Amino acid sequence: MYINIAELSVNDSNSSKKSSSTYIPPHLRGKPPTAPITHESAMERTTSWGGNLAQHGSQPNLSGGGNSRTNLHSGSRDGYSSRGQSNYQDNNYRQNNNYNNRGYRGNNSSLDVRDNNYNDNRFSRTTTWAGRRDDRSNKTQRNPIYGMWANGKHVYAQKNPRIELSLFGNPEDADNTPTGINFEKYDDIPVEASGNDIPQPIDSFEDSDLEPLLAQNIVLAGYTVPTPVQKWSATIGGAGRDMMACAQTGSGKTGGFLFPILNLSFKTGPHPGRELEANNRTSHAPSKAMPIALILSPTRELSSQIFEESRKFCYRSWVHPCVVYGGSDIGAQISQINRGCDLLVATPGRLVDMIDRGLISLKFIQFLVLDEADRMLDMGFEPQIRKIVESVDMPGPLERQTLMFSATFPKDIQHLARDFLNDYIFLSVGRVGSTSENITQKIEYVEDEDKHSVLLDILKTIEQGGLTLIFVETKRMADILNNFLLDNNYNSTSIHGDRTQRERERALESFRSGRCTIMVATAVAARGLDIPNVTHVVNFDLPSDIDDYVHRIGRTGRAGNVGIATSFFNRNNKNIVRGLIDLLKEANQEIPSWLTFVAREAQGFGNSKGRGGRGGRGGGGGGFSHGNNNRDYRTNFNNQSSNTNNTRTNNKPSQFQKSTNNNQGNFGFNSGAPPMYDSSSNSSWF
Ligand SMILES: Nc1ncnc2c1ncn2[C@@H]1O[C@H](COP(=O)(O)OP(=O)(O)OP(=O)(O)O)[C@@H](O)[C@H]1O
Repeated sequence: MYINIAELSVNDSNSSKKSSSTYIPPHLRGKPPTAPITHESAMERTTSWGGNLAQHGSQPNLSGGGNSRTNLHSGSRDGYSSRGQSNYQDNNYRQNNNYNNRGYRGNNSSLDVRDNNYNDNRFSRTTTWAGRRDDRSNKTQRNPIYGMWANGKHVYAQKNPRIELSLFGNPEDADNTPTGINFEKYDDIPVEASGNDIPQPIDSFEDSDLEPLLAQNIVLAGYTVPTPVQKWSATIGGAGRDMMACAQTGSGKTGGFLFPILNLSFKTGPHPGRELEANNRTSHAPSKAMPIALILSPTRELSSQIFEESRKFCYRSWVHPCVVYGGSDIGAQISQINRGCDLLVATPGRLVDMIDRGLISLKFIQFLVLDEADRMLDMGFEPQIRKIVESVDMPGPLERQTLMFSATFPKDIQHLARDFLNDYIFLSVGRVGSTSENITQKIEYVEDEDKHSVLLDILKTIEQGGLTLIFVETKRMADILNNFLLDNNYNSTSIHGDRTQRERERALESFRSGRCTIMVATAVAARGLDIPNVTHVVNFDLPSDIDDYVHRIGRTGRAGNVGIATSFFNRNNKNIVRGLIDLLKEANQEIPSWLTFVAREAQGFGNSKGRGGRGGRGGGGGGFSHGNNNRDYRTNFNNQSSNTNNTRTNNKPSQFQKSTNNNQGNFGFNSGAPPMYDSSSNSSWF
C-alpha cells in the first residue's frame, strides 16, 4: 500500500519514549518545501543533459532499436548499439509502425512525442489509456500522473509540481540527494559478462539514447551517473536480450531492470495485440488487466518499494504501474488495476489468486522480471512462479524478454534460469554474492545469554543521526527484543510475519521516517528494502544461510554510502563460519583470529559449509566457491554449454583500499579477543 511520506508529520513523536526532540533523517529534512519543485528547476540540477539526445546519436543505444527474437543474434554485435537502426527487426517489417514477434514496434523518433497534449481531442477516439478504450473509461477518473499512447505517439501528461514533490522530494534539499559519498567508487568494481554477442555498456545516461521523458524523470530522481549494473543492463536489456544479473546489495538493480523496460516501452508503446483486444472488447465483457511488464518479487514490502520506484520513472508517461500483494485488501487492489495496469509488480501468491479469479491476463507480457528469485524459491514460491511463467497465458521465452536480478545466485536459481531465459547474458558486478566494501563488518563472539546486554552496549556507542536495523531469527524473538528495547527507553519498532500488513507498513514507515530509530526484524526485511540512513545493521542472531547474511547487511552501505554491520557469533552459527570467512576476505574485512580457529574446528567436524553450500536448503549448492570466477553455471549444463562462448570484463583491478576496520567496535567486551581456545587440551569450541 502506498504511503505518502510527504503527508506524514515528521514531528509526530507519539511513539517516542526516549526524548522529546524528534529525530528527522536527512532525506526528509526540509519537507514540505517552501517553494514547489518545477520541472525546469529539476533539469537545472544536471549540467549537460537537458533531455536533448540528438547530440548523442553516435553513442550506444539503450533501446537497440526494435528487435526480433528470431534474428536477434544474426547481426553483428555493433547492431546492438547502433542508434535508430532496426538491425534486429524482422526484415518483413518496416521501421515504425511494425512489430517484431515480441510485440515491439520499430524505434519511434523522439520527435514524434507530443508534450502536454494530454487533452487533445484529436486523440480521443482511438486513444488507449492503460489498455482500455478511452470512451469506455469515462466513468473512471484519470490519474493526472500518467499520460497516454495515442495514434502511435507518446503523449505526456502535464507537469504537476505537487505530484513531483511527492514523488521526488525537494531538489533544493541537499540531504535529499540519493547519491552516497563513495558512489563513484563503483566504477572500480570488476564486471564480468558472459554469453553470446554482449553489447558494450553505456558510460553515462547522456550516452544512452534515453527516451526524453525517461531522461527527465531520471534527472528528477537525482541520478546523475548510472551504477555499473545500470550501465550494462541498459544495453543488454535495451537490445532485447535476456539477462541474469548479479550485483551487490544497494547497487541500483531496480533501475537496472526498470530503465531498459521503460525506455523500450516509452518508445514503442503498448503491445499492438492488446490495443486491438481492448478496442474490440464488448461492453459486457468482464474487465481484465493486461499488463505488458511483470515484476515478481518475494515480499510485500519489496514489491511496494519497487512500485514506488516505478511510479517515479513512469511519471507523465503512458505506462501505469500497479502493485498487488497478499495480506492487503484485495478489493482496493482490484480497483487499482482497473484504473489501468501496464507494469505490474506482484508477489507470486497474490498474483496467482488474481489470475485464477480472471482479473489479470498475462498474454501480452513483453517483459518479465524475477527480482530476488532465490528468496522466492526459499519461501516456497516455486510452484506459483512456474504456474505464472509456464502454465497460464504468459508468452513463451522466445516471445518475451526475461530478466533475473539478485545479489546472490545459488545453483537452483540458475536451473530456473535455464527454463525461463533464452540465450541469456550472465552479468556479475563484483563477486557473485559478495558484500560491499562500503560496509564495515564486525563479528563479535557473544553467548546467547549475553546478547541483550551486549546490544545495549553497542546501542550506547552508536552516534545520533542514523537508523539501526536489528535482525533476529524468530518472530517471537522480534517481539521480545522490541519490548526489551522499549523498556530501555529506545524508540524501537518491529516487523515480522505475524504482524498484520497494516502493522508492518506502520513499522516500516516509522523507521523510514526516523520516528523510530531502531527496527527489530526477521528475514522479512532482509531483502531489497532501501531505507536511507540505515547506518548500522546488527545480526543479533546470525542466519543459517550465508546468502541471507549478504542481503541482511546490505540494508546499510547502500548507493555508495558507508555503514557498519555487527554480528553476534556463537556455537550455534558454526555452520556458516567458512562462508563468513570467505565473505570477509573478499570484502577486505578484518577476520578475528578466533574465527579461523572455529572454522578449522568446524571443518574437522564436517560442519561448516563454504560459499558452495547453503545451510538453509539442505546443501542445495548455493553461493559460489571462493576464488571461482566462472559464475555462469551454463558450462555445467550440457545442453547450454555452447552459450558461454564469449566473456567480456571491465578488467579493472579493484582500487578499493582495505578497510580500516580495527575492530574498534568491540564495545568494551571481549576486546576482539575470543573466548580462550586451548589447542593443546583437545578442548572444543562446540
Ligand atoms: N544511478 C543512481 N544514482 C543515484 N542513486 C541511485 C542510482 N541508482 C540507484 N540509486 C539509489 O541507490 C539505492 C539502492 O538502489 P536499489 O534499491 O535499486 O539497489 P539494489 O541493488 O536493488 O539493492 P538490493 O540488492 O538490496 O535489493 C536507492 O536509494 C536508489 O534510489
